[in-house]
Amino acid sequence: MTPFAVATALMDSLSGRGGEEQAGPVECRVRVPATTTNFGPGFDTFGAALRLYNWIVLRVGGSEPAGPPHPMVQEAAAAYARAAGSSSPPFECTISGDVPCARGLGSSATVRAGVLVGLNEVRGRPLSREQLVALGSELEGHPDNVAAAILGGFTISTGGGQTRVPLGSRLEFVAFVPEMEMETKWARSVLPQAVSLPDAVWNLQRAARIAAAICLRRYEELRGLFEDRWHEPARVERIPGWEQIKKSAYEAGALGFYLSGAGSTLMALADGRGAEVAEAMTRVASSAGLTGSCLQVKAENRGAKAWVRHLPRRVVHGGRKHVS
Ligand SMILES: Nc1ncnc2c1ncn2[C@@H]1O[C@H](COP(=O)(O)OP(=O)(O)OP(=O)(O)O)[C@@H](O)[C@H]1O
Ligand SMILES: N[C@@H](CCO)C(=O)O
Repeated sequence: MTPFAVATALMDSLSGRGGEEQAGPVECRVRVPATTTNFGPGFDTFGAALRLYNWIVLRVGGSEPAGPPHPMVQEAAAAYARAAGSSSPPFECTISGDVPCARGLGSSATVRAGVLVGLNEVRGRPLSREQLVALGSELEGHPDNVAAAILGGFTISTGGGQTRVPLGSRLEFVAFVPEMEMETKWARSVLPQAVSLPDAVWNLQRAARIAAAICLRRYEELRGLFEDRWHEPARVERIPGWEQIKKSAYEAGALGFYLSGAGSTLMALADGRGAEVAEAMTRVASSAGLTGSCLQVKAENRGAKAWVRHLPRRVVHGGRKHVS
């Protein structure tokens, strides 16, 4: 059954049309990738999706949900309903997966993107992916994570739109994920509210070259472009061993090194030397007293992906309806 047919059947079911042919509940499973953002000087602009996922599962039209969904889920559903022009039927939502929370890998974006993509899928896709990115960006307060999570690949976002390019399979992301959490709310509260002209020019020049090198797949030109003068200095004060870990990653052959999103993950980019970079970062983090674990992961070019399943439908026996 196509998503549109599922949606039509679901709406018939919810409106009581369809008699004995009524559809049962619908389950939509959405796989949403983790995201790494900023890439040093590209604050709130650059994002990339990673092959590390959360699963957001929506069950629409079944029995009454056991309790209210997570506030982030409720907010996303309300925003979707406003944009799509009708209220959502009650649904249950479960969140699971491998994306760690409050580590700068876009966990909150996976939840918001998953709800938006899932509800849209169940409704027969009345909104475009770009409209979903715009909605998710409003909910997040910045567009970089949600654009990459929904569209996949490398994204350059302005809030009003984004440019997306696929990433090559030879590029590796080496993430040292500390046990220590860093909440985005805190990490944004310590940002300087003004930057000097030389620092603005410094970041702009490097961000433009990073975008060009990635779009042209000239990854070797990324070396030396990741030094940020806007957001990292205030944030990394909380990360023991930051400078030493960065130095060790570059010495092991990293192309770039930056604070992923709002932290706390320290991210290196590598092209064929990921294992050496991971080993160096882990060793130096340990001697600096930063506990955590290291992941080597490739980019995900596909973005959020949804599967809709029609659960056993209602059966009418002697005028009484049962939901299996
Ligand atoms: N998977 C999740 N399930 C439930 N709540 C979540 C989940 N992910 C994030 N949250 C909620 O969102 C809050 C904010 O997440 P936050 O933005 O700090 O982390 P993040 O999205 O992992 O990091 P970043 O945005 O820097 O990539 C968390 O403290 C938590 O309340
Ligand atoms: N660009 C955002 C990502 C965090 O979610 C920040 O650095 O605050």
